[in-house]
Formats: sequence, structure tokens, C-alpha cells
Amino acid sequence: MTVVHPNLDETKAKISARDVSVFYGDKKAIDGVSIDIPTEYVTAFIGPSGCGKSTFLRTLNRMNDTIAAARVEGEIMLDGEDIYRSKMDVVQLRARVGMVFQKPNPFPKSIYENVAYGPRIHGFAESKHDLDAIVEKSLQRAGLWNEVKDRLSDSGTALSGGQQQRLCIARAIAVDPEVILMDEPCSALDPIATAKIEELIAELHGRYAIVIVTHSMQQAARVSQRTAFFHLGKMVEYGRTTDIFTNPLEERTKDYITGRYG
Ligand SMILES: Nc1ncnc2c1ncn2[C@@H]1O[C@H](COP(=O)(O)OP(=O)(O)OP(=O)(O)O)[C@@H](O)[C@H]1O
Repeated sequence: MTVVHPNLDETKAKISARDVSVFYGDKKAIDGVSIDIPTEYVTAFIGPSGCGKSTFLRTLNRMNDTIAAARVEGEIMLDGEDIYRSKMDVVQLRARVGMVFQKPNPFPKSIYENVAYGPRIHGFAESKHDLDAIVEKSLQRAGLWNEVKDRLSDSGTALSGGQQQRLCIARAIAVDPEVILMDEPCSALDPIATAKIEELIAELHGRYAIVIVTHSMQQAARVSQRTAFFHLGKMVEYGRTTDIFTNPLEERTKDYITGRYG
């Protein structure tokens, strides 16, 4: 059972997970997790290594489908629609629920093409002019436009790590997502690039539902308004980020945030 802080305001769930368990073969990596994720707030998943944060994050856009041994039980609704129903178009789902990974993974193509690819295959642009506008808007929103506007035909892989990560965020934004999942998006970045991604999260906050997995409690405290603490495959505690860090209700949460393990 998850301890949910009683002082949470009413929000509409963009994603609603109910009693979700995930197995890798016979091993249960996530055990009966339920959570509502609103658009209004950035939600952080924290917890010690191996507790299942990434596994659970990946259930939210069926990224676990790509792992042969993984099996998901329970229900995950996106705007009230079951994302695991057989008729779900998974390509469409992953445009609606975008993902940014630990290691920046731009395509080995130009900066322009990295951003234009998604809108093009999803038929978002009727003309080159439309596509140019989407690319510019996405790069602006990702805080990268000024740095790359004069070299859009350069390879995305030639950018710095931090710029590559912002390019990956621009690529996710370009297909007009409703949710952005971030799996330790700063773990490969230096402090300056990390600060830029954190600023970007603050700017995107409210426009998209954002979920971030982070190892850094300082980062969770800086960027999120809601925090879920995971331990051994269970979601132990969920509440306002300030309360999780200043007034944890569960002993295991307290131990983790005071650095007793992790
Ligand atoms: N592809 C996989 N196949 C088998 N087991 C896996 C796989 N991915 C993760 N696991 C196991 O599932 C459990 C949860 O792992 P997961 O990566 O979700 O945890 P995490 O909290 O994100 O960890 P970290 O903070 O170290 O990234 C771990 O025991 C891990 O070994």
C-alpha cells in the first residue's frame, strides 16, 4: 500500500495507473503500483538503485513492449483510454507520451531532420513551410533555437551532450505530446548542461505532464512539485515534493532522504 499524503489538491489525471505490476520472466520488478499523474505538476520518481523507477516509467508508454521478458499487469489509462488494449496504436501512443532517455540519443542525421522526422511521419505538416515552422517552434521551446539556427543542417550528433539532450526534447515536443517521460535525463551531463535542462523543465511545466526519474534528491526538489518514493518494486509514499522531503510519513522514505541507504 502506498501512503498518499492527505493534503493534495484535486487534479485531473492525465495518466492513471491502477495496480500495475511488472515481471521480467518470473521476477516481479513492480508490485501493485497505483498513481494519478496530472498535467499541472512535474512528478518525480525517486528511490534507491534497482527499485523499479525506470521499469514503471516505461510502462507509461509501453516501452516495456520492447523487452521480450517483460510482462505488465494492471491498468494504465491515458485520458481514460486503456493504453494496453490490443487496438492501441503504439507509435501514436509514443508520440502522445514522449520519452527522453538517460543518454542523449539523437538520430545520426541533421539537427533539422532530428526534429522534422516525427511530424513528417505523423503527417503534421502539409508543406515545407509548415515543417520549418514546427522545427523552429520545437527548438525554441527546447531552448536550443538560438544555438543552432544557423547550422540546422549539421549533424545532431556533433552537438554537445547537453545540446543533444535538448535536441531530444525538441524531437519529443515536435509531435505535440501530452506527456513527457524523462529517465534520468541529466545523468550524462555536466552541471551547467544539467541546470539548462532543469530550467527547461520549469518552462515546460504545466504545458505537458512531465514525469522525471532522478537519482538526485536535490534535482527532484528543484524541478518537481509531486514526488513518488519507490522501494523494492513498491511505491511507498506519494505527496507534494516539499512534504516528501520535509515531512515524510514512512520510515523507509525518511531513511532514504536522510541518506541512510541508496
Ligand atoms: N531488461 C531487464 N531484464 C531483466 N530484469 C530487469 C530488466 N530491467 C530491469 N530489470 C530488473 O528490474 C529491477 C528494477 O530495475 P529498474 O532499472 O527499473 O530500477 P531503477 O530503480 O530504475 O534502477 P536505477 O536507479 O539503478 O536505474 C532490477 O532488479 C533490475 O535488475
